[in-house]
Amino acid sequence: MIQAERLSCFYRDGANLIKAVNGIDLTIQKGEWVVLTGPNGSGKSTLLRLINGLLVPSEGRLTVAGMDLTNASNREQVKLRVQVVFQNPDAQAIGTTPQEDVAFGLENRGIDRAQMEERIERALHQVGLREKRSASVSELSGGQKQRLAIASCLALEPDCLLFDEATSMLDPAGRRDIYLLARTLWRNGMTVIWATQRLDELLEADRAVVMDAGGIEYDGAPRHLFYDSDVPQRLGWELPPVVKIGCWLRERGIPLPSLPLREEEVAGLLCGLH
Ligand SMILES: Nc1ncnc2c1ncn2[C@@H]1O[C@H](COP(=O)(O)OP(=O)(O)OP(=O)(O)O)[C@@H](O)[C@H]1O
Repeated sequence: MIQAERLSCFYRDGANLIKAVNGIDLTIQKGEWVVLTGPNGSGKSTLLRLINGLLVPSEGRLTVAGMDLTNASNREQVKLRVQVVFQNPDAQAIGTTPQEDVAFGLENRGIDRAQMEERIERALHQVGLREKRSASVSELSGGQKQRLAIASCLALEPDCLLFDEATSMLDPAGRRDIYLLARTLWRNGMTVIWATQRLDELLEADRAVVMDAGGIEYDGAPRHLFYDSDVPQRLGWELPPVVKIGCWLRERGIPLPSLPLREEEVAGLLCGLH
């Protein structure tokens, strides 16, 4: 569904050319859950903004659902089909109430009144905010504001959601809540790119894409990333505790059916060791 070939995006800063995304190849299939990570400034946000048509490729090719994003009218269509949830819960709401906020995006797209009502109702229900539809946005918690941002995206009926470190400003409960909501949307058929700095969120994914300095350093299974590649060391990652335990067991030659990524796998191993 998303295909990048030798894709680049450059920013000009005075005399400097910043190669924010530099010649990457990437294919993401419809219905995938892909975790995107990498250090600050590695190009994650730029890549997401390219994929949803907010930025124009400087070089290379990018297609979304077969539409070439170097073409301006295709970018307008893709902006509807691919929606982004940004980092800051306070910077995304425009309306004073949740229903007004969701309505705003629909009005902008010329959706008629009857359909609008239906979509607002459905989107707020999907994120569990139906009871809050007339509340003041300023009274919502950070997590509820992110739910509202998701509802505004869902009302536009996208088939792909991009989360750009969407939980980094939330408390642990809010973070987990939004993460689980995103997982539910994905299980129901949404294509999701989940950009995060949290390594524990990589452990639950089937596919991890790691960016560094505008390039893709790794694209594949998290198990291989943590146990068999030199990426964690090169990027100076503190390994998640589960992986440290796996490494420790492996170094001591303890036979393992598979190297653990989740707590329950470690628990299973410990039971097997008795
Ligand atoms: N509008 C801009 N103008 C000039 N340079 C920019 C602009 N936006 C981003 N950059 C630069 O492009 C590079 C990639 O930035 P980008 O925000 O895509 O990375 P990121 O991985 O999302 O970082 P972070 O994790 O900090 O959000 C960085 O060097 C950044 O300073």
